[in-house]
Amino acid sequence: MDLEKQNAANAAVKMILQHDVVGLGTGSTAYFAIAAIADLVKNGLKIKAVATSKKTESLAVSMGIELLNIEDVQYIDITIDGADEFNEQLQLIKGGGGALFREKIVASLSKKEIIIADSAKKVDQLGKFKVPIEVVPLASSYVKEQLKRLDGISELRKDGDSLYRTDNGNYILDADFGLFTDAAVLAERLNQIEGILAHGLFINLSTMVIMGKGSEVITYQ
Ligand SMILES: O=C(CO)[C@H](O)[C@H](O)COP(=O)(O)O
Repeated sequence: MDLEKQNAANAAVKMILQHDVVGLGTGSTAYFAIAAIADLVKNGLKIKAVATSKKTESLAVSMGIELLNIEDVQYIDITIDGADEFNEQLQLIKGGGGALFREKIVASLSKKEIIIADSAKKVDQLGKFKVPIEVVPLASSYVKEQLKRLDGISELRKDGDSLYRTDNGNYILDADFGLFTDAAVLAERLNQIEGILAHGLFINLSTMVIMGKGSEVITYQ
């Protein structure tokens, strides 16, 4: 799987142009892209980057990639990020690494949102991977109840013996809706629930998925 991730990452970084503002994703697949971008920077590529998490921020700095504050950025030319599941309509589940809110803002700012993935991430129907939902802590019981009304069984994500906290200090509810046929409808319903900062359904945000499969690379757009 690492070879598939690496191949997808290598194909994606070829799309970066000189002086681009580049969004850097979070996770083990995005890691390969960040490392490849750092190599290009060492060899003369001039870019500025925006990170999708504190973890990616530290990684980028340690690799010598210049970062911009997300609040100072009006647009991003290209973002390369991973996903937990994707389908051929380029709908995604993201947030396995807990960075979904910033990933969504970065994706929304991006002219090109390139998702890189190994072949295990491709599904016909989304929903085997539980949908991560970032909730403001005081709203977590309320949101859990609202999710039940949508046939979603959710659990607060743990970090050892404690509750997991996002970079924004919030909780994550991982919600099992079973396989769903209409991700856009579910995303719209989640958008209506007070207390949810962001959910991991990315609809109409990705412009291309590059998937490694064996030694091949397959592109969906
Ligand atoms: O959404 C994410 C982090 O919040 C990641 O992109 C997603 O979890 C995929 O991670 P990996 O590449 O490690 O499988």
